Parts: sequence; C-alpha cells; structure tokens
Amino acid sequence: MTALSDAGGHVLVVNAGSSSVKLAVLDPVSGRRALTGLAERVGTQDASVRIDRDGERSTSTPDDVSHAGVIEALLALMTGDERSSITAVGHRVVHGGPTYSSSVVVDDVVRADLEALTPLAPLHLPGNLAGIDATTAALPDLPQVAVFDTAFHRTMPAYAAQYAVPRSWRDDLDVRRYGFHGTSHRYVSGAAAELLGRPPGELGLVTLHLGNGCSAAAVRGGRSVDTTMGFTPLEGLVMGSRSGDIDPGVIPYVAERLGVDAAEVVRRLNTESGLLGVSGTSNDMRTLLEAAAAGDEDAALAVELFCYRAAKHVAALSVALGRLDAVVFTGGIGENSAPVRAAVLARLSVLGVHLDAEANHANGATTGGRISTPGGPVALVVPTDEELLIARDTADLA
Ligand SMILES: Nc1ncnc2c1ncn2[C@@H]1O[C@H](COP(=O)(O)OP(=O)(O)O)[C@@H](O)[C@H]1O
Ligand SMILES: CC(=O)OP(=O)(O)O
Ligand SMILES: [Mg+2]
Repeated sequence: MTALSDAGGHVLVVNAGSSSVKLAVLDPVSGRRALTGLAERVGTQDASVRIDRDGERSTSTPDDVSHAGVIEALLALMTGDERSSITAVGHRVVHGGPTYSSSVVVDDVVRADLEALTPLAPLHLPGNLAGIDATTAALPDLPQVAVFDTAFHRTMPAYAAQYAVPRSWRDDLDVRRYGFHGTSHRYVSGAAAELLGRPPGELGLVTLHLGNGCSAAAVRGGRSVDTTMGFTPLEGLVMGSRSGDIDPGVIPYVAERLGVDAAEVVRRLNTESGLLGVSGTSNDMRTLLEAAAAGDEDAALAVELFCYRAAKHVAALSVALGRLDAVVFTGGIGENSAPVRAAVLARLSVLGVHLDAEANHANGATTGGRISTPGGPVALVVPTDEELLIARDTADLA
C-alpha cells in the first residue's frame, strides 16, 4: 500500500449515478467508513441529501438540485475535521472509452477526454463529470482519481468484445462491447473466491449485479471474459427503466410510428422501459413484488421477464467459462430480494445449481453466503463494495 494509506489518510469516494450520488469517506486499507452520504432524486425539486456517521444522521434540502449542487450540500454537512482528514478523492466513472483501461489521475486532458465520451453514457457521464468538478472546486489541492466501470472488462477476448458489424465501425468509430459495473464484478468475484476458500485463478464464476442498472459477467481465473452490457449500459438484462437486449429494427419502426427521431426512441429505451415499461407503474423491484403479490398481472410479468432474462444470460455466460463453479448475486436486488434469487435459480437447475430455500431467506445483504444445496455449482450472495475498490485504486495512484 502507499504512503497515503500508511499515513492514515481518508479517501473521499463519489459514486454519482443518473439520479443518485453515493458518497463515502473511508480508510482504503481497512475499508472502515468514517461516514457515508447519499443524495437521492437528484435533478428534481424533491432532491434530498443525508450523511450518516456513528449511528447519527444529518440531512439537508439543497437549493441547487443538480449533481454539483447535491455534492456541495453533502460536503457542507461534513465537519471541518472530516474534510481535513481527506487526502484524495476517487470517482466512479462509468465509461473509459477506448483510451482508459485502468484508473487514472484526472487532469485537464483526462477531463476533456471524458467530456468527449458523454454520448456513450448519457445517463451517467454528466453526473460523473459534475462530481469531479464539484470536488475539485471544494478540495482544490487534492488529487482526483477516476475509476472506470469499463476497466475490468478490458480482458474480454475479441470474439466477446466485438459486434458482428463492418470492421470500419470498430476501427474508425470504436464501436465495440465495453461492459460496465466492472468495479462491482471485480469486487464480488474476489470476495466470492474468498468465501469459497479457493484461489480466484481456479474459478469460473458468473456474477450478477442486479440493481437499478443490471449486468452479468463471466469471470474466469479472476478476469472478465464476457459481460451482458455492451457499447452503452443499455444492452443485456432487463433493468429498472432500461430494456436490455432488443432488436435494433424496433428503433426506426417506433421512431416513424411515433414521429420522433432515433435518439428519442433510445432515450425511451433507457428511461421508460425495463421493469417500469412492462409494469406501467414502477422501476422499483420492492414495489413490483408487493403489487404482484396483490394480484397486479403487469407487475408479475415484469418480475418474471426480469428473472427469466437474468437466468438466460447466466446460462449463456457459462459457455464463456467452460466450467461453472458459482453464480454470485449482488446489487440492491441481488443482495436483498430472496424471491428474485429463487426465481432465477429455479430456472438454473438445468445447470445443476439447486436453491437452498432456508439459506436464501437467511443470507441477505448483511451476511451474504451460500444459498445452494451441496453438489453442483454454488449460488452465493455477496454484498458489493465498489467504494472500497475505488478508495484503494485512488490511494495507489494519489
Ligand atoms: N428488500 C428488497 N427487495 C427487493 N428489491 C429490493 C430490496 N431492497 C432494494 N431493492 C431493489 O434494489 C434496486 C436498487 O438497487 P441499487 O443497487 O441500490 O441501485 P443503484 O443501481 O441505483 O445503485 C431497486 O429496484 C430496489 O427496489
Ligand atoms: C453502468 C450502470 O448501469 O450503472 P448504474 O447501475 O449505476 O445505473
Ligand atoms: Mg448501481
């Protein structure tokens, strides 16, 4: 580890999503949190921010509800001592494009490169950049480090990373499969190997990150060899408001029928589809499970489509592994929803994975652990910790 962490400095981690900002001030070695922060409903008049430390909560309602505004409000809720304990700032940055294959200290050139990538992750990069700008303004003397979602997937072989499109699209336009949620897939695949008591180099894992955005990855020998998200975070699994896989032929057809352009159809595939689109009511899995239990058939279909697509992709990704040792659930849904895990695993009995119903109810976000019966591939719950890996990369580079 670096001089920074030996000196006991804290890293401020900013994980800016499309509508939320998660923040942590932590020791990069032990992972101990001095505080955590959360801004929700960013960009709307209902935006709120809160900081939690030692069982105590401070909240405020920001005047400026932009990403920059809520980050300033979060920093304002910190004490002087907390702010001065910070020695570097690490940011989750969703897209590193063709250039960035590992974490990097942000300077003017990196900042400009990221700005140019915004069309490839329009829901995420503006918030990531606003986070970098806000912490640079508030803490101008500290190094700012970008940790990319795409980095872990740079090890995908060409046959997984490429689309079957004209070669000039790849060579001249950088159209390829990048993959996302890499920091989460990297963390949970390492933690799963520890839980299994086996060296990562020996293992074939499928990691399932089921949150508001959802993706699965095939991790062989500790390296990503395939994943469900591609050029943008829209491909693959059904998500809160994103469609996942769809025939591109739908796009010009719907554009023409609705009298809008292709970009507007893609915007609706990102924001009005997925669980929200199928249910017609909510992008939130908790809400949909309750509605389905109360007899709402559209909610039930949304949940079934979500679980079916997840299981189908786990089976497909096991081809990339050659051997399947474990399926690992993480993210807000993967960690907390026993019914979703049960429905996904019911469809995976074809691969020899069998649910242990009692363990599935016991092993939620706080504990994690095995949720399958002995024999065959293992199913595990592993709470993700993107903030810890971001803090460690930041400490290593700062
Ligand atoms: N106990 C629970 N049961 C079912 N779903 C849950 C539960 N807790 C959280 N979730 C779901 O997790 C999703 C949010 O996941 P999260 O990883 O926090 O999102 P983000 O991608 O924004 O970080 C929502 O669909 C939410 O309903
Ligand atoms: C890349 C991505 O989809 O991120 P999130 O789950 O935070 O939306
Ligand atoms: Mg997320």
